[in-house]
Amino acid sequence: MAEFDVILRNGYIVTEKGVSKGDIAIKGGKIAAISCIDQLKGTAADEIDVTDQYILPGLIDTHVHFNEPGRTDWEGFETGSKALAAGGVTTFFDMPLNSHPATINKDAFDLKFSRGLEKSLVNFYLWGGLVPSNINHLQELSECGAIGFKAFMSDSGIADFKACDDVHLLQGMEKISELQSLLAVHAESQQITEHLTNTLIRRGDTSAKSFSQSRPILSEIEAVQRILTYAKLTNCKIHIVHVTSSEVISQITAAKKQGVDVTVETCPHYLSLTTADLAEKGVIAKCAPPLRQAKEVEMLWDALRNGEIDIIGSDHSPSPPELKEGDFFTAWGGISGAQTTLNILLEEGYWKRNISLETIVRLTATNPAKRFKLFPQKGILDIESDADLTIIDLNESFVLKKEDLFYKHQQSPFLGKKFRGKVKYTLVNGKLVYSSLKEKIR
Ligand SMILES: NC(=O)NC(NC(N)=O)C(=O)[O-]
Ligand SMILES: [Zn+2]
Ligand SMILES: [Zn+2]
Repeated sequence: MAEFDVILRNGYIVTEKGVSKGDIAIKGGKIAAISCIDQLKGTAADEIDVTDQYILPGLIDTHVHFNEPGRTDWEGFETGSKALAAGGVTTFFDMPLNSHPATINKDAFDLKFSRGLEKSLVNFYLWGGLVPSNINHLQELSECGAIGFKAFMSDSGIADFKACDDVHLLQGMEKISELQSLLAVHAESQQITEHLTNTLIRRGDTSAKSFSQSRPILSEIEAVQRILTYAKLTNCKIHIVHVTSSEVISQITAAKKQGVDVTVETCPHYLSLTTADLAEKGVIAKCAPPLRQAKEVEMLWDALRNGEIDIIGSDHSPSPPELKEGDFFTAWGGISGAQTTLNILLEEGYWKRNISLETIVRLTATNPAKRFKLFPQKGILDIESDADLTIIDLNESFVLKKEDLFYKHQQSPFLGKKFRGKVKYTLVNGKLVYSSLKEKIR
């Protein structure tokens, strides 16, 4: 009988610390051996030759909305997780909203969790929600295994997931701190966005430019300053999601220096698309907070290069095409991006801006694993780590076509974009879940 289940032969093994040439053996869903100097001895039931290809820890996408149960016609665990597998993602954290019922108590958590277990091709964890009405359910959600909690400081766009006012934020943060959990925050100011939206709509301007003006960077700055203050007051660990601007990141860096336990996430679309793309591509590229100007995108890359960004999550938040129509104020806000995170980082980061593979691994796998207590089981390629990994060929390129997308709705603001670097295989717990050679999911 073969000693190992799988051996990956002759690849470049990438961790946040460096790249080395070698072989990886997998047994029982874990990495069983790594050999960098001599060829790994032993045999396996399956051997994959990955000469000249790069083996990365599978990505951990901390931010997706798969909307199941309740809005499975928008996405779903099956289609969403296939898209992730094809994009090299081996673990995701599903957001508590857009699914119905929203994940704000144990019953809703259990229902969603069982659906995920049945249908997801990759590993997953669930976020619990913090809404004004569920402070008494935070403990049970934490005991169910919620990876953390998510709250909105401005309207979420979904009626059954209410934004928190300041009093509820403070109450929730006190409880979450007591539970030693973490609060992820959608930090845009309700007051500023509501006021500007009303003013601009009254003027009858529903253009892309007007939508961008209704949600300025200042609105993020105000909300982030407030939540950082509350974090100091309550000692609650926080994670600021989908930040669009280096100015906001500077605020967070300053708070870190003062001892606030805060991390920051941005998304591939804020690193690759601009207000000009929003005007050109239309509501397919609408999201909140909105895309920013090209110079902001470059400053975001500078912040990333300086080590000021902790995590990159996709914030995949699709809807059926009929909701992605109409004007910039009424159309659904959310970008489909779960499948293309690594592609964007390779094309826009590695190739165009000289960002190392180590940095990409740190932002998409190691840091998420560390922040959410999954390290060293995940986020690294090491003996006894879970065999969650993805293998890429940097020399292959492709143009993204509709047919490539595994989403329920084959929509993406990146259609027609040329990407250098291709995911060849994705393994989850040692099992091959995606192979580009077969162009299908097992
Ligand atoms: N209801 C949503 O899915 N919202 C999401 N939508 C975006 N980002 O446009 C989000 O994370 O805020
Ligand atoms: Zn959000
Ligand atoms: Zn989101």
